[in-house]
Amino acid sequence: MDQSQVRPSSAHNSPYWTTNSGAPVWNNNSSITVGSRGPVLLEDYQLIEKIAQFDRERIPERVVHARGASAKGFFEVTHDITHLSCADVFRAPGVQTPVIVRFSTVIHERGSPETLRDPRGFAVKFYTREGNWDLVGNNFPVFFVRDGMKFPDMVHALKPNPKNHIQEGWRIADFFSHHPESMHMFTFLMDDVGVPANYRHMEGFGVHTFTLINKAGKVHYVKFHWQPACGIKNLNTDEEAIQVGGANHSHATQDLYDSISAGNYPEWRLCIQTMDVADEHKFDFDPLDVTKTWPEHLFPLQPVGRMVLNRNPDNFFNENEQLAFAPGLVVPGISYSDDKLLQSRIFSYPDTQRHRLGPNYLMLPWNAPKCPFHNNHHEGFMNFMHRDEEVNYFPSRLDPVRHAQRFPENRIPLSGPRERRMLEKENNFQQPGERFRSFDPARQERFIGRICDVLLTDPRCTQEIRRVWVGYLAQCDSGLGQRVAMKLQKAGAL
Ligand code: HEM
Repeated sequence: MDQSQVRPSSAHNSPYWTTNSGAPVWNNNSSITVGSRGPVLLEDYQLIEKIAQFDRERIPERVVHARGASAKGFFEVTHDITHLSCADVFRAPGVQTPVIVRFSTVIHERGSPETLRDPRGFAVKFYTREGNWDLVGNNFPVFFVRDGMKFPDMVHALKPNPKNHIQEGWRIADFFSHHPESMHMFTFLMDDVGVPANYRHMEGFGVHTFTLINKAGKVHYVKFHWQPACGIKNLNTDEEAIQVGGANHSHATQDLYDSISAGNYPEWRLCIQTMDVADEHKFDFDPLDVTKTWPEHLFPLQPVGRMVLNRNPDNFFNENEQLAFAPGLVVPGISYSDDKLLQSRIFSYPDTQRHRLGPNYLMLPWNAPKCPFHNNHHEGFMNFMHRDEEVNYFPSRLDPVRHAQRFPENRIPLSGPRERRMLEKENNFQQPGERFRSFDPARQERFIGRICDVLLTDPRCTQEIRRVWVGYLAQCDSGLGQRVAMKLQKAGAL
């Protein structure tokens, strides 16, 4: 056997205990002591190695989306979209591609309850024949802010107070009182969908506008939607959430694991909305604005495929903690748009992953591509790749590796002066107003109750902050503004 090809794996376990270097361990119960009562000798390599390894078991948790559950399965194309994209993953109906998926909550720690009001992450890694494509989305179709400059402050406001480590509504109300663009996202977060029943019964969205590029180089804007085959279910009331979370703070992880174990495989339909780039200025919203949805009567959902999750992780650490998703990972035929928030994300994920997992994080088995790959980016901490090339530079007359075949790219010309400014068409209130009016009366009442709870939690949520919020909500829908104002007045808070 060529030892250089043996990857550490349970498949090669010895039938007896050893140290990490393979030396046999004949006693895994007692440390080496002077006599039977101690002290312990520092020369007990086996004891020191065991404790030192344990001391380092935890890696930094994700700075956001720390708590998650993962599963494996496949994506299958059901409808031909080769006229829109030359991506190999979409090459023909019937084609299947392996995937790994990680669902998550966003704000709280790795061990936090899965019943908290929070967006849910919906990250899918497609192991395509042309490299990995990561669609790193959420369960809501829009986002709070539209500029990456705002993201760290936004997360600080949503995370626990740095003084007492408690999430506090006044800090959230204060930060977002400066951001009317977040109202649409709040009509999701403070709606029933703000606490999904579990991960199987929720939608997913790519959220941003991406681009699809066909063989001829034609570019379309695209939005991605995942629709659960088993329908959408939420924990509509606080009481339900408290009951479910109180009984099991990992209920969503357990639900996913148990249903896959029982052969009840969760399935989602992938749909797209597409827009001709030539039409991008024709609407009263900017299609690159991540706080907007595209109306489905103008941009109908087109089915593309289905995703089935039929395998649980074998090891949570390898297939969840060490997973690294990144919106920058695209493949020929699928690309970015100029959405400013997306552009910041392209930098952020690999940057945090180099910090969280080390510079060779893409070599970890579940992050590495399943297709052949090669370049001269090498060495670094924890590099376990066997390489035997002598030419590690480019170009070379001795190395047969050549450029890949050129593929169509987004060649839409760019122009404009350097600027730091907002999108011109902000239109912050129309879509949240329409969404609020689409709720039935009981759902509207629950929504208003949750907004008031945030605005009433603490005296540090000042009259000024409350007035700004009421002003924003009234611009979404005058009745909504009035009803919130009345509740606040009744509580003596306005
Ligand atoms: C500029 C805006 C954003 C920045 C800077 C940002 C940054 C981050 C960072 C640093 C992580 C941790 C990644 C890791 O440790 O592996 C993360 C995770 C994640 N983000 Fe974002 N994010 C942004 C916006 C968004 C948006 C708009 C979405 C939804 C479309 C989103 C969805 C996710 C998901 C699903 C994860 C978890 C991925 C996983 O399961 O490992 N993020 N984000």
